[in-house]
Amino acid sequence: MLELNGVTAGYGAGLILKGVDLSVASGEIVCLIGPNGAGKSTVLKTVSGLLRPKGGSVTFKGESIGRLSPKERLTRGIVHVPQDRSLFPAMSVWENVVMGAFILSDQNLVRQRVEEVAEMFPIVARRRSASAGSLSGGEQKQVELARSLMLDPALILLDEPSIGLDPKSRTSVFASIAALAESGRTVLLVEQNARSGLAVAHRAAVLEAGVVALTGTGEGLLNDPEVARLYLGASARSGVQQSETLAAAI
Ligand SMILES: Nc1ncnc2c1ncn2[C@@H]1O[C@H](COP(=O)(O)OP(=O)(O)OP(=O)(O)O)[C@@H](O)[C@H]1O
Repeated sequence: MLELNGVTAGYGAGLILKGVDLSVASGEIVCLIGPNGAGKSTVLKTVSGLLRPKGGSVTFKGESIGRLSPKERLTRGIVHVPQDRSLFPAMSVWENVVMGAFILSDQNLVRQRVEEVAEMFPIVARRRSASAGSLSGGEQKQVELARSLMLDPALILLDEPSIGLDPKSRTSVFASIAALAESGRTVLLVEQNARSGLAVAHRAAVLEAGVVALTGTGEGLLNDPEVARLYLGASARSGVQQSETLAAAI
């Protein structure tokens, strides 16, 4: 579905991405991990169009999209959920979710979508009239995820969805990410909480200094001693211990 080949990008004269190769197949959750400043968020920006690549190619469903605007990419089914809180705090939960369909003119379709989204994210109906700013961080993240579905996207780019959340909210967010994939979406996830990110991912990649240094299955990287040492804060486990790690991480 998504293919990055030799992508270079940066914010000024220098390059942050120095030739990123990455592929994401339809229906997959792919998690990008790596040290601070490696360029993980920058990869997402080159896919959603917030940043134009300087070189290489970004291909989505066979079409080269590297020069398209963010809106053009949105209409093709790519939605970006940024790291920072992005709800309009004074607006209601329901209004925030409806805002996710701002490019749709068919109001019947918008109503139908918001009802569907509220079924998947019950908080949208339960707290529909509450101002978004009055929700906890975890609840706001659920509403952001709900809003991201309003255009029925094929590919959801999630930038550190668990950042700043307590363990219970983190668990809910990762369960929602798994549910997104089960509902047929494709997810490219950036996650500092590498253990949980890898546990929920079908495949994963380690980004170091602007290049993909390692790829594998989520489970494979969770069990990789070097990844464990650098990113999981513990040694790799095996056998029964590994299964326990996966269960605990989710
Ligand atoms: N808008 C910007 N203008 C200039 N430099 C930027 C901008 N955004 C990011 N950078 C720089 O690009 C580099 C990579 O940033 P990026 O956010 O992609 O890394 P990251 O791997 O997602 O890091 P983290 O895990 O800390 O979020 C950093 O050195 C950062 O300071």
